[in-house]
Amino acid sequence: METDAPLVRVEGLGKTFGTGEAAVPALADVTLQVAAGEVVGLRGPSGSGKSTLLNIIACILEPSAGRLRLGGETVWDGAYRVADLRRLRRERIGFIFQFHNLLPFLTAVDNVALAMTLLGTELAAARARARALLDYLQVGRRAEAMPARLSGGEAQRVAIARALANRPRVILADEPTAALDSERARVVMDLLRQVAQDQQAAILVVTHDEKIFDRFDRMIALRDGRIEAAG
Ligand SMILES: Nc1ncnc2c1ncn2[C@@H]1O[C@H](COP(=O)(O)OP(=O)(O)OP(=O)(O)O)[C@@H](O)[C@H]1O
Repeated sequence: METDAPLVRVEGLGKTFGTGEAAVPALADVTLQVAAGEVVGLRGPSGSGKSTLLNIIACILEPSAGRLRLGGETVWDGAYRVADLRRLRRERIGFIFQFHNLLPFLTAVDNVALAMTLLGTELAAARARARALLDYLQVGRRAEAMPARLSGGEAQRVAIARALANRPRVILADEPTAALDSERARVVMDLLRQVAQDQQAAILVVTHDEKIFDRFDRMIALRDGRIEAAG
């Protein structure tokens, strides 16, 4: 692995859903990269391929063409080149959804700890780190709360703590501020910027949310599955 390679690199990526008459092209010839410490926004009209691209980078969805490299390692070029995809996802990628997707029957701290125990961390150590992460995200005092008792902004910060649990270098977020008001959206974005700096992570955020456009180092726009403008 090259150590100075961008953490995310996508080359000539394509994705078509279905085949023959029913084929739906979703992405064509998408090339982009995100470096350590960078927070990049991905925008575009509905159906332009944003979620498809994010899911491909997260190794949740298989591409149809091109190449995906993470941290200099080829992950997909015609086929997956990684033996254990589930492990790669859990160890190297943090995913933040539009709605927090916390497990309703676990407390905030245990939602975060679970991500670590699934990878073999002992429960006490996982809980200790989960508490530290909740403090870092300024929701430490809500550690023992059940998700239903959290406000939207608190729940989203717990979800970010969960995404950070295993210290992933690549963090992907699909409209993380869509359910938040402007002030809370800015708090969440500022926390993500801090994470990018502190952990030297590469962060890619799908967003329609114009009130946070100024929080990105750069925006990439998609239209009809192609990159329209970068800058
Ligand atoms: N599982 C699927 N099967 C068939 N077509 C799909 C599937 N998922 C997405 N598509 C199509 O791929 C294209 C891109 O969809 P995608 O969800 O990536 O867009 P998006 O930019 O994220 O949209 P939105 O902003 O509405 O979430 C659309 O034409 C969509 O209908």
